[in-house]
Amino acid sequence: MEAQAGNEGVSQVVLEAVNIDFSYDNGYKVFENINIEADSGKFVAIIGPSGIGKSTLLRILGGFLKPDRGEVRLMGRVLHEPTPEVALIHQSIVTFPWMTAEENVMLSMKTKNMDREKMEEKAREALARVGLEGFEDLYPKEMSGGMRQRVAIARAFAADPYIFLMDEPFAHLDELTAEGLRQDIYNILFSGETPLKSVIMVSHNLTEVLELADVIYILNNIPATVVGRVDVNMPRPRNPRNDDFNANLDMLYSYLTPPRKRE
Ligand SMILES: Nc1ncnc2c1ncn2[C@@H]1O[C@H](COP(=O)(O)OP(=O)(O)OP(=O)(O)O)[C@@H](O)[C@H]1O
Repeated sequence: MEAQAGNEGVSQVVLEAVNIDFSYDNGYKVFENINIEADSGKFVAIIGPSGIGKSTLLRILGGFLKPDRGEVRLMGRVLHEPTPEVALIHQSIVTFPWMTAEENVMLSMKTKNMDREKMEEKAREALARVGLEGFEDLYPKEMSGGMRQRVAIARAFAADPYIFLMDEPFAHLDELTAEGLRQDIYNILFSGETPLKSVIMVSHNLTEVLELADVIYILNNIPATVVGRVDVNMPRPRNPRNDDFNANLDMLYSYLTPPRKRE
């Protein structure tokens, strides 16, 4: 399916979870009736207490786990299996130490039947997009953690996905590096120069979530469901030191009570 250019301003659902129930094979029921929607142009965050099922939900949204009930739809089509149109970016920064930045990015195009020259060109483009122009030939050991995470993001971009699913993308970075990448990431993701339409991020860090998200879904209880949805309308860039920001932060904390087992 082609990206629909010229659709700005028209809200379009990119990825949605509809009435999802899910249990692991050991019988542990993680979700009951989860409904989540990621619209075009929106940065969506999912928060919830530790162990509530955030990573599990991302794996369901990516087609890696099959729900017991309900379905995931990508641009209106039911998603039955992983597809390059949905890119999952893990919290542990995955780069291969024996490959340069460019070769690491080219990995995501290997299945696309593209000639090597075209792959190299696309890889360089993707690296430039994340601020790594001129660093194409570096090996991971020659890069900082922030640079490696940028390589992982460039690799995801190079597959031309419609949506990124990011699992704690800043978790393994020191705070200064994370702050730098956070400040860049919204503009990188929504530059409008790629087919990328939306992002869903899982994070423990509520300040980070409020800095980035347009929409926040809160999961809680066992089995988990969506206990709240918050639309964040603060202008960008957002300043964690201002009063409005702190009022929103307090409201988010109030949702994160210890999970209760449902009847
Ligand atoms: N393969 C598995 N088999 C059985 N149970 C699992 C499996 N993977 C995860 N779980 C359980 O499912 C629940 C949800 O796990 P998940 O990792 O999705 O939570 P999370 O909200 O991402 O956690 P955290 O915030 O600590 O990263 C947890 O209780 C976990 O122990």
